[in-house]
Amino acid sequence: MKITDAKVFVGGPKKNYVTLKIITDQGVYGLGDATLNNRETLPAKYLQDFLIPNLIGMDPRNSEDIWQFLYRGAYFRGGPIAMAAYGAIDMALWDIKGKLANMPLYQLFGGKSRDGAMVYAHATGADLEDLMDSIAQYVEEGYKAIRVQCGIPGMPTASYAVPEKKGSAQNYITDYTGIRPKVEIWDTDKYMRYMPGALAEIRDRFGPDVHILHDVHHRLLPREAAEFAKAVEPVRLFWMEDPTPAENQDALRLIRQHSTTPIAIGEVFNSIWDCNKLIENELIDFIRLAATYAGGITPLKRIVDLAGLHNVRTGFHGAPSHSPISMAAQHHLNAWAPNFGVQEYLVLGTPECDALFPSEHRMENGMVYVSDAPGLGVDFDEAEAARYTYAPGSHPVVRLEDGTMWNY
Ligand SMILES: O=C(O)[C@@H](O)[C@H](O)[C@H](O)CO
Ligand SMILES: [Mg+2]
Repeated sequence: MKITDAKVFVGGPKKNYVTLKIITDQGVYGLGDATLNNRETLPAKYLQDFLIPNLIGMDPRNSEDIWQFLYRGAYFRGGPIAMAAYGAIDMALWDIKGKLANMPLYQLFGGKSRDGAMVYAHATGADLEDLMDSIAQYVEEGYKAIRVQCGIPGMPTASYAVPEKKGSAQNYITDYTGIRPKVEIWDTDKYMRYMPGALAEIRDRFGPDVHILHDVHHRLLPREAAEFAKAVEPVRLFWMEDPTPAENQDALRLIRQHSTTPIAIGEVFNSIWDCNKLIENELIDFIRLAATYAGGITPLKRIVDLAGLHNVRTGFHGAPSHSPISMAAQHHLNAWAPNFGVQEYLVLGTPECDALFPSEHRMENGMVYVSDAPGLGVDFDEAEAARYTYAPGSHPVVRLEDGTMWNY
């Protein structure tokens, strides 16, 4: 069996999804997602110019050897652009394997450990009152876990991923359009004074059962993060996410020494080498890589297995930048993983997205139910894809009030 061709598409409804289609001499094809949010053309170019010409003629069933060839064979290893490109190839090869076996991928991993996988929604608000309304809506829709973010009184602009205007919270997505990033202003002192109390009010209002998550988005220094984690212990958060930028892994040890608040990290990690020590030293509680940025199913499954040895549960990234293809890869891992925790979920459900990526995966009452179709269980409509073109975007940047650059 041989790979005869592969094609890359860039575009989609409100997102520049990078979709790889690998074609074989036996009529079976596989799909992969290489979407690197706001830098989408880079993995696409790497695929087109270097990787696809190498794939032609290879046996697609040897997904392990192909992954090793890509990763080790690059000489300059890893990084988000390369790993997203390898991720798309690896997903597509698993898709082909599943179709050849006539089994959904979760069966190849070891079958189902659960029927539905819990997801979390994003509730946001220009202020706390606005956020409360947004949470109430998600609770009503049946979500069991909700990430909560709100504007901070006195903060010069809306803080991370929070709408400026009241009432625009539902389905709010940060505006990334344009090459030049928008600038947000951050004030740690105001955040530290306000947010723990706001989280306590949310717990009081919604009771003990709803899982409350909060994303600090790399904004705090290690000592501040430890203080925050300690202060919110009575709230019993499901997790505190990205408390500090994880280049400094010792920060996670400092936080652990001071608090029992569960810590989630990893949405910007690319490999097992970014998190193996955090996992082995049991400094974190949830690992958040994505099937794209982690380089596909092959390496992500290894991370999940390592995490399982150390009581670290999964909480895969699921921002709207992930196409239904990588989300499907994660749905299959989530159905199988004995150490599944939760799945971030924002992407599916629009008619345009469903038309471009038809599938039987479904979300109901805050749970995802994985499709039983062979392989990934997602298709790609090339005629639909022709409607979309690439539009550049950029993550916002953050500055302190005096202009100093900070961490987004
Ligand atoms: O946890 C999340 O979903 C966010 O941190 C997003 O991934 C971030 O804004 C980049 O798009
Ligand atoms: Mg995050």
